[in-house]
Amino acid sequence: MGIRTGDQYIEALKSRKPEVWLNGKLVESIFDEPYFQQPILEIARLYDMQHDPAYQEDLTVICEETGERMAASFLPPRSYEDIMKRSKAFEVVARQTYGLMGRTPDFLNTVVTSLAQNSWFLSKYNKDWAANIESYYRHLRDNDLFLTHAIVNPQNDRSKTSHEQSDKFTHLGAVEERPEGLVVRGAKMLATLAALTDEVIIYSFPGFAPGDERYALAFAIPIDTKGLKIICREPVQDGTRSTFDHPLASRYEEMDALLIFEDVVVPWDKVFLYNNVEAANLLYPMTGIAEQPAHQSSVRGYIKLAFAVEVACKVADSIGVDQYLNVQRDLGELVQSVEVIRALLRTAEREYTMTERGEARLNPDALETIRGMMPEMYPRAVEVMQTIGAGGLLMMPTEADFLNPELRPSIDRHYGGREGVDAELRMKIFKLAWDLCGEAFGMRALQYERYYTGDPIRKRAIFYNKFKKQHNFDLVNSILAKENCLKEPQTN
Ligand SMILES: Cc1cc2nc3c(=O)[nH]c(=O)nc-3n(C[C@H](O)[C@H](O)[C@H](O)COP(=O)(O)OP(=O)(O)OC[C@H]3O[C@@H](n4cnc5c(N)ncnc54)[C@H](O)[C@@H]3O)c2cc1C
Ligand SMILES: Nc1c(O)cccc1C(=O)O
Repeated sequence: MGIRTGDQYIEALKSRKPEVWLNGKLVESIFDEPYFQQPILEIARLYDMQHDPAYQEDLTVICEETGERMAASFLPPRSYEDIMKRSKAFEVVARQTYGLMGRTPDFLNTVVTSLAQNSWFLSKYNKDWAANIESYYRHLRDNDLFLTHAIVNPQNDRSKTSHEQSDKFTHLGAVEERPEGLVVRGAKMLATLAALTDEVIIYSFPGFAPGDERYALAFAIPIDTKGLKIICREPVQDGTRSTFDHPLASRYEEMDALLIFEDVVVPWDKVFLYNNVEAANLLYPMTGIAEQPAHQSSVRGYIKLAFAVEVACKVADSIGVDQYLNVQRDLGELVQSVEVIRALLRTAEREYTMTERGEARLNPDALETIRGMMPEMYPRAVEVMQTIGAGGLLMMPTEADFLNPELRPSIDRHYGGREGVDAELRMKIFKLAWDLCGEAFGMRALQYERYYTGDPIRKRAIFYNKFKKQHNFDLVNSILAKENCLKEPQTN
């Protein structure tokens, strides 16, 4: 099939009935559910853009194997040109959603591409696993499917490993082997956009201990597979909120969910790893699933930060406070944070290396520095927005007030900004800012930057420990090696 259209994506959604729970109710039709409507249309638009002559060259490439167009995120990177082709495609997608949707289809396309490109790793343990991931990659690519993923165990008792939890199947694990497939039971988090996807892939961040064999798993299944329960978090919008009042929350809600597997049968040809703690722990460091998705998330994060910083600047400018030195200092800091991320991104791309097997892999240290800095830089942008907007963020009337002819003259008189900024523009800017820095939508977007890549504290500690192990401290050693003349003690 090659690239899908938005309609084809929606038709596929309509043809399925996954077990999705929202606000205590089983969702009857995903497409007709008001909470999901706008995000579905946003995703559909991304599929349509692949066919739009204005975007097609940026978003797609011709597949060497099939001769058909495919999303550029399926291109296995083998050169700097491939890296930059993918980078451009990630950026075009990110710009459409202002970087606020982190798990657009391109994200998991990169995960499966990197796993398939590095199937040699799986074949060291089991040739079937390698063949399975390769054919899954083709299935995903050729049908242009939309995936979600869940790679973290729920926070039940973090002081214990999976096999030490009080219930053997609190965390997702294998129950039994049957001729038709592997039976799995338990929960996994945090599947963003799960309800709107075609399929789900399961694997894990490293951290398995001996005894965790049944939890050391990787597989994929259609999202409507029998026994898979999807429990959504509380929504941040209800599909009826005005786009004037909530320009972002009304459009870009990425519903997160817990996945509970109740004796789900995974066909053997969709099992990529099983019953092997060593392989599960090495999957992440050995296969490029750290770097390829991080490329997408770095580009997307750069756009999101740049957007938040533009909003903060507009808030300051609209009420004339950016003439003050303290405000200029804070905004200057934010603009510099965008430059830092842009510079790191370009460094990661330019300083790529070729693996022995021909994958062009971005500089992991630059990527990890982006992942380390964003959890500080993005919340800082939100904080600056809160402090510059101050009380004004909390006094904005609603669209209904604005449209009421009786109120309109008062609104026009009292809600305007500096000269040249009328009440409507000022309200629009402040409502944009409030969605980012006050609303539940904005807090979720902030929490995403803090945690989407794992716990930032432990990740930074791992980064330091790797640095210490690999760095030879030439500079310090060279001065330590210099002959130092100790001063003779003074004698009288
Ligand atoms: C909005 C959002 C969307 C997400 N989307 C997805 C998704 O689509 N798919 C997916 O798989 N995941 C997703 N994630 C989940 C993400 O991978 C996890 O949130 C992340 O890995 C952090 O794990 P945790 O939330 O379980 O926190 P925890 O690991 O439980 O950490 C909680 C706190 O305890 C501390 N802590 C816990 N364990 C230790 C320890 N051993 N040593 C020291 N300190 C410790 C941490 O420092 C932290 O402060 C998403 C997360 C968010 C916030
Ligand atoms: N956060 C990630 C994810 O959810 C899947 C794959 C990779 C990552 C990552 O940040 O490395």
